[in-house]
Amino acid sequence: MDTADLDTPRNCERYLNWAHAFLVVYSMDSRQSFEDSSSYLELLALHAKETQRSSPALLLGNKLDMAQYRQVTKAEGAALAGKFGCLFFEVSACLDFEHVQHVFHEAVREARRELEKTSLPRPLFISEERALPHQAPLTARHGLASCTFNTLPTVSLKEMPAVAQAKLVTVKSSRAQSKRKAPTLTLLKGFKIF
Ligand SMILES: Nc1nc2c(ncn2[C@@H]2O[C@H](COP(=O)(O)OP(=O)(O)OP(=O)(O)O)[C@@H](O)[C@H]2O)c(=O)[nH]1
Repeated sequence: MDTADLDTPRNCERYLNWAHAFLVVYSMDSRQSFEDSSSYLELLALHAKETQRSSPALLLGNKLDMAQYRQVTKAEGAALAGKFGCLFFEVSACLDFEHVQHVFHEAVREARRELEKTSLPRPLFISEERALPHQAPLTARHGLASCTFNTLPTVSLKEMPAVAQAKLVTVKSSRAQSKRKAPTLTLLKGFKIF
């Protein structure tokens, strides 16, 4: 959200609905910017309450290289972050690239955690592993009235791995299975390959 010279939030609707995470940044050498950052955190909290959809926010005290001119203590930053339940970091955007990078990684992790919490059940994919003998037929278990798998005589459904652990899913046809060295990859329409 580029607030470009706005001290208080205005016309933020589209950002609020679009973003998966927010970095709220103040200058530690400016009490005014610290107070402004508080009103942005209020706005995010209000939006989350109204929409029942919360996106993580991280509070950053910037200009750590100017710490000798600080007007906001680290404890005050941490307390504000604690009030809104967000992570807090003090950084120097101009001097410490790695720390800033770490903060961005944290933001992505937080966004992923939030998405995983609220995500729908993950889609199923077809595995070539044999169904266990005691399992009911697929059609009965999943209500698939008429479904024919020509190349996979025994199939079972598995949950897709979460994106974080996802690996390439390969699907062999039964023909390829029988000729061990035959080409093995058969892509089925609608499959997601990570
Ligand atoms: N010393 C120091 N100066 C910084 C740091 N980060 C940004 N600045 C300076 O602070 C000033 C404002 O930086 P911007 O990135 O324009 O900040 P902004 O909040 O987006 O400002 P607006 O575009 O006016 O809203 C610039 O002069 C930057 O060079 C930092 O970590 N340390």
